[in-house]
Amino acid sequence: MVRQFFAYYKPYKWLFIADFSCAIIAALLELAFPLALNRVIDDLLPTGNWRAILLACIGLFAIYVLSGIFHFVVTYHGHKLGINIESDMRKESFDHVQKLSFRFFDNNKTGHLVSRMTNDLMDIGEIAHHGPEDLFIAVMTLVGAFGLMLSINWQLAILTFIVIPFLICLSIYFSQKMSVAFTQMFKDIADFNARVENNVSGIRVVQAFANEDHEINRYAENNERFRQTKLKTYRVMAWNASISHILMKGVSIFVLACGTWFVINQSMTFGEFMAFVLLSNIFLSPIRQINSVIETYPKGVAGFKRYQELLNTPPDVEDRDNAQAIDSVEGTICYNDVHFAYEGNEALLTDINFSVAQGETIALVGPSGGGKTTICNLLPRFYDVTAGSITIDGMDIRDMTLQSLRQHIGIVQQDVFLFDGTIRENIAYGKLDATEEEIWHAARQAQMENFILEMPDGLDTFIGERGVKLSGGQKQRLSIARMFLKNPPILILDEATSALDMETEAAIQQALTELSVGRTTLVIAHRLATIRNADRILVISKEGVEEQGTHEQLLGSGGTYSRLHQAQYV
Ligand SMILES: Nc1ncnc2c1ncn2[C@@H]1O[C@H](COP(=O)(O)OP(=O)(O)OP(=O)(O)O)[C@@H](O)[C@H]1O
Repeated sequence: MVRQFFAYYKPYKWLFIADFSCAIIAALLELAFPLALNRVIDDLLPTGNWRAILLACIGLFAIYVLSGIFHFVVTYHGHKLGINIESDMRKESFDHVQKLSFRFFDNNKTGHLVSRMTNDLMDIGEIAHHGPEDLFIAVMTLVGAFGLMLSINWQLAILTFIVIPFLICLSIYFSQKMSVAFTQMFKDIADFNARVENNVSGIRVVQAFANEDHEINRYAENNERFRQTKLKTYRVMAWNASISHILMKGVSIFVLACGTWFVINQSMTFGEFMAFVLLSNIFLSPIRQINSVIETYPKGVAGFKRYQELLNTPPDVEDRDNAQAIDSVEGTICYNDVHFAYEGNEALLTDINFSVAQGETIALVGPSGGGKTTICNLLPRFYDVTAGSITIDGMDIRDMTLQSLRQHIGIVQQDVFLFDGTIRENIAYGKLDATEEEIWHAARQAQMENFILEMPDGLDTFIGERGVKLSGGQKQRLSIARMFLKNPPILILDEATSALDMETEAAIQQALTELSVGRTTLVIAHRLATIRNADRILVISKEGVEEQGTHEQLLGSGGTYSRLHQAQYV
């Protein structure tokens, strides 16, 4: 873990060296004051030379101005180093999440992921800045101050040192306890975020069912759990603070008692005693410092561990080493003995065999839950087949790069997802560099030109989160426009027109039919009327492809399709 953490310093090597060097110099300058005080009291004070004392004070002040400059570099540039590393980690986790497959998102809650990518890394910058620096300076200060204390009075120095191992063990013990407590706290925050995210995005359902009280109770449970975890964390912190406080004050009083005894017995001068008191303070400062950041350190470590867990989750759908980027495809699709099972479930698809010629429109029909959507999801490799293969133009889709494969496939899903933004941004999602004219053209093809013209801000109208300000039909038209703009050679239409009124549906069907010309199209439809004109209809059931043929052929055969047809229209 430490090695992985330090790898993030590499791009900022020079910043780290500058920060580290300044921190060391500033720490060394701290040791100057007790030594100067010793000399002033023991050498200059008895001479009564006030001018010399004043000069010594001016010299000391100059040293402190210099030390202040070093402190500035450490505070600003050290934090800059921490922020840069934190920002790199955030970017890396976001980039990684983009590559994770559907299976990962099936099993992880949105709120948990948001929490991992935001909250968990909150203290990492502080650790990146203070971690190595504090550790090194703490050791250096301990050794430096102890050396000077030894040179003043070795007996007292050794007696003072005895308490240090106790304090260090105490810090390590409590730090570990805190790390466990913070890991639990991060989990609780993630649960908390998931609950809030779920509630806010489902608030319309909550209110429609008048289940506000139920939600309030569930939230209260999370809230109480979080409160208890926090209390436990602060209890550990309080124990640590209180025991270390007693031990450190004990050391100071011990130095006071023994030091004055040495002074009275004249084995130590008053100046040496004063210097010793100040040095013993500096000697204890690393422990005090560790205590003051004891919240940040274990929090950062716990956050980094969770961050690593996320980063070490491999995407289960990836490019093969020798995958090729395909510039263009014709669109011949072949499913060869395809088997598929969702994680931990029994096989959903077995021995799926069919092919679609370039430009052909095939429709998948069958009972609900039969696997029609799953079959289509295998084509852009949202999931990988468990056995068998799928080819496009004779090439296994796993031999193509994911990006080039998906560039050639356009999908209009049942459950339209629109981004919070404007109509323009959402249409242009199909082609990020689309011109104004191209956007309007796509909007016209999807029959939404008039609707956009009626909106106060036209294309720049904000549609709200997930397009909440649009009707179901408008949302679907927008998602269809997005696909017109993408203009791929292969189309997957999953109940693409189910939310439209009869008139608009007819118009859209017409547009989609035109779009399908020369493109390979897979249509999933429940209303058989929309797929009457498909070149071929495949009936999908648990047994695989049960029947296939044109509408007329299947009706005539008196099988499952004709039964489905009868159920819908008779
Ligand atoms: N992500 C998933 N993880 C686990 N099981 C899933 C997942 N998605 C779908 N399933 C299951 O797989 C089966 C097939 O689902 P699929 O959506 O492919 O069927 P479908 O034929 O398109 O259904 P419908 O006509 O109702 O849309 C269902 O039993 C469903 O519960």
